[in-house]
Amino acid sequence: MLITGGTVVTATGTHAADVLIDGETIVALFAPGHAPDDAGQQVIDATGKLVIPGGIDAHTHMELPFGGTFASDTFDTGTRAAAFGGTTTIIDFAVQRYGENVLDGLAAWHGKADGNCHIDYGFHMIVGGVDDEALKAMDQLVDHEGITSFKLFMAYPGVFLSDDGQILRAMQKARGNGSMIMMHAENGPAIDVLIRQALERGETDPIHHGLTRPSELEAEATRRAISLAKVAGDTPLYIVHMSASEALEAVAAARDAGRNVFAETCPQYLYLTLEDQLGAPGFEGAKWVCSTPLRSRHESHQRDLWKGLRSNDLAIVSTDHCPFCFKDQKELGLGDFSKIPNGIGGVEHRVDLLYQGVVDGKLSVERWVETIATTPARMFGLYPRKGVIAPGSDADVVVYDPNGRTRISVETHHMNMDHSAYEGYEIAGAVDTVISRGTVLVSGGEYHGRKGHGRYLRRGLSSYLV
Ligand SMILES: NC(=O)NCCC(=O)O
Ligand SMILES: [Zn+2]
Ligand SMILES: [Zn+2]
Repeated sequence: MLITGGTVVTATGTHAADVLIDGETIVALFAPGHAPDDAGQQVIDATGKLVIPGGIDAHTHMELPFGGTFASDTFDTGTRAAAFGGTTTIIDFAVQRYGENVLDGLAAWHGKADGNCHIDYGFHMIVGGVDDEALKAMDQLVDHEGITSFKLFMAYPGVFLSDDGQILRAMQKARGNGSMIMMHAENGPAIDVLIRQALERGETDPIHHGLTRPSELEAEATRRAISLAKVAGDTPLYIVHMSASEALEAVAAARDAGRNVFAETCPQYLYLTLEDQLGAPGFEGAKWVCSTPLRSRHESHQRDLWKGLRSNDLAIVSTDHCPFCFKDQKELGLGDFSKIPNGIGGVEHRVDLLYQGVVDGKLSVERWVETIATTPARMFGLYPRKGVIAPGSDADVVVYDPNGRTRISVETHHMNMDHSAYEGYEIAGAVDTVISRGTVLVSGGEYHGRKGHGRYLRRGLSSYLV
C-alpha cells in the first residue's frame, strides 16, 4: 500500500512524503513521487491531507461495572467507534476489586475483549484492593502479562479507594518492578462528607456532583500522591483525568523539581463546564456527570489546561471513555446525584476535538500528534511499534483532512450512547482514512473493518521517564 501526496506529521516535524506499507508494517518513506514504480498495489491519494500515526487512547472503560450498571460500549462497539474517530489503539482498564484476585480480574477482562476488538488494545490494571497477594500479582503482570501500569483510587471509598498505606506499598512495588502508578486523585472521604451534607439539604440535582467535588480536593490528593511517590523512591506517577488548575500546579512543580510525575487531561475538561453542561436544567446535567468533575467556567481551569498541554505539564489527552445511556442508566440517579453512574463517552471524538485546538491556534500540529499518539505510546511501553510514522512501526495511519468538517451528533456517532456529550459541535477537520496494521478500517465514512481484527498488546516498560 502506498499513501501518496500527503504531509506526514510526527511529534518532531512535518514534511511531504509518500508512505510505503508492506503487510502490517511501514517499510519506507519517500520524497514525494520517488517511490519505485512498482511500489504499492493499493494507492491511497492523500493530496492536501495530513498523514499521522493512528491515535492511541490510553484511558478507556469498555463495559466497566459502575454504580449498579455497566458502561454501555462493549469492546466491539467501542473499538469500532474509536476507529471511526481515528484511534487505532486503546489501553483499557482491567479491574480487581477489594477481595478479588488480580489475575482473575485480568482473565475476566481478556474474556470481554478477546476476539471482539476492531483495533489493537492493551490493559492497565486497576488494583482496588492492595494486599500481599495483589502486590505479588503486580510483579507477575509486569513480567509475564505485558501490563506495566496500575491504577489506584484516592476516591470512591468502599468501592475502589486505597488508603495512604496501601498506596505507599503499591508505589514501592512499582518502584521495584519498573512500572507506573496511575492515580485517580480526589480526596474521596472528604467528598463523601460533602455529598452527604448536600443530600441532607435537599440538593439532589446533577450540578451538586460537581459542587461536592471542589478543585481543592483534587489538588490535595494530587499533592499527596506526589509526596507518597517521592517517599516510595520516586515511583513514576501519572495523574489521570486532570481537571483543576491547582492540581496542574502541583504536577508542574514536581516536574520542575525533576520528578517522574506526569498527567493527562481529557477533552471534556478542555471544552465543557460545570455551568453550561452539568448545570443544564432539570436532570439533563446527568449526561456530564464524571469524576473528576467538569469545572467552573468562571475559574481559569480550561485556560490553564491548554497551557499545560503546550508546556508538557500535561503530556497526554485521553478520553476516559466511560459511556452510560441517559435512559435507564444515568436515570439511576434521579432524585440523588450521587447515584448517577460516573462517566462521559468520547472515544470517537478525541482526535477531532484536539485538532480543533490546532485550528484555534492553541496547539501546533506536531504537538497534536504528540499528545494523541506519540507520548501515549512512549509513556505506556508501545513505542516505536505504535505512535509514529517510521520504517518498522506498525502501519497504523490516519489520513486527516484539514479542509474537512465534522459535526458531532448522536444521530451520526457510532458509540453505544443515546446522547452525545458534544452534541452540535462543529470541527474544522475530518478523519478521512483509518488504517490499522495495513488494513483499511475506515475510508470516506464507510466501515471496512471487522470485529476480531484488534490484537492484545503486551506492553513494555515506559520509555518516557526522566
Ligand atoms: N471518570 C469517570 O467518571 N468514570 C470512569 C471511572 C474513572 O476513571 O474514575
Ligand atoms: Zn478515575
Ligand atoms: Zn477512567
